[in-house]
Amino acid sequence: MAQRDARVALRDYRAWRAQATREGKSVGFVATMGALHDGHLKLVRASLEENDYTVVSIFVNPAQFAPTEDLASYPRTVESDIAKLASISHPSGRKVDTAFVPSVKEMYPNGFTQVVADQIGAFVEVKGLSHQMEGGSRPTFFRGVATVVTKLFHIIQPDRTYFGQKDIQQCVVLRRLVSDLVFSHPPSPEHFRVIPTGRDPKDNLALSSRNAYLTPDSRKVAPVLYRALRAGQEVWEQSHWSDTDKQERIKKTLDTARAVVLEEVDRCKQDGKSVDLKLDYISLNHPKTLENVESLLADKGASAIDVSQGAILSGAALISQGNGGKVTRLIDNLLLGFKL
Ligand SMILES: Nc1ncnc2c1ncn2[C@@H]1O[C@H](COP(=O)(O)OP(=O)(O)OP(=O)(O)O)[C@@H](O)[C@H]1O
Ligand SMILES: CC(C)(CO)[C@@H](O)C(=O)[O-]
Ligand code: BAL
Repeated sequence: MAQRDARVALRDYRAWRAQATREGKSVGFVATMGALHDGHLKLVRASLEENDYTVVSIFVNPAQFAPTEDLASYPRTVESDIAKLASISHPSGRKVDTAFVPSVKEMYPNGFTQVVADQIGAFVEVKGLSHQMEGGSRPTFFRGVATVVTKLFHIIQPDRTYFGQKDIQQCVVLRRLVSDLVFSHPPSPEHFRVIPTGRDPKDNLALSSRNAYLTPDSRKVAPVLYRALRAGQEVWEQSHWSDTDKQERIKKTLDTARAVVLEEVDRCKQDGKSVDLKLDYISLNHPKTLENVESLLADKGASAIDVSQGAILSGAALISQGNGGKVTRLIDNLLLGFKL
């Protein structure tokens, strides 16, 4: 990787970035929490394709973890991450130039607590897009993400930035962030790239750093979330639906997807392997406003719903094995009738 030490300090990074600007070179940026897998590497390759320079950050951001979540045990594999980054090259010969691996002190110079009520200082919130879907179960998550990504964008000053569709709500929140806040050097919304979800080719499980928590038995169960979303998608895409069937189309799509997971929940209970699967949610949301289509239907009726712009079908499930076994949060989504 690069001619310089992969892990640059903040001050050195700023000097390097100023030089890139003077040379008129573009900088692509991939933000990660490390434990890199092929999904991350898709983002890195997309950046290498489009930019003169590529920067990857590795930072397990405490602000996006609730005190009850897995901050302490989140996989940290910096040495092998850096080796993976060094092994990738674009046909043009471009390679990752910089791995930015800051400390918590560098990112939160005035200290930090995970308890939101006790926090003092500057935090960034993206209202209206952060409380549903993942935000329903992780109410302070997007505040933590928006805060750290604001800091990272200020530091890295990317021309383009690459995020994964797997975390689709994160993409919608951050696109809105760069559109609403007038940074001196933002990646503009047009330069905010969303890369399709990388999956395990054998069963379509979305790649995720937290898949490292899965046991062999729970790994076999995990692809159920994708299968459920696909079953819902098939219903949504049936050719017979007309505009007057909106209510039934929404209900049947959600019921079908939920039933696939719930059947697997029952199967797990019966098969004696002590894999515990729980459905957190399966949700249909507007692609831009993220309004919950089912709630809108209940509150305002079918006439309030416009499916012409498509919908996001997303879900989350929790899976563990054995008493006290580590819980893995699985998330996934499919785009119904629109492209990002
Ligand atoms: N399977 C994937 N395909 C494409 N991009 C992905 C995939 N998984 C993660 N990413 C993207 O990589 C970036 C960094 O994600 P992160 O480091 O949190 O990895 P992760 O695998 O999502 O981890 P976690 O298990 O914490 O959810 C994000 O933009 C995320 O959407
Ligand atoms: C964007 C991000 C790196 C912020 O910590 C994280 O939420 C992630 O990896 O998706
Ligand atoms: N990719 C999302 C990071 C998180 O779950 O904290």
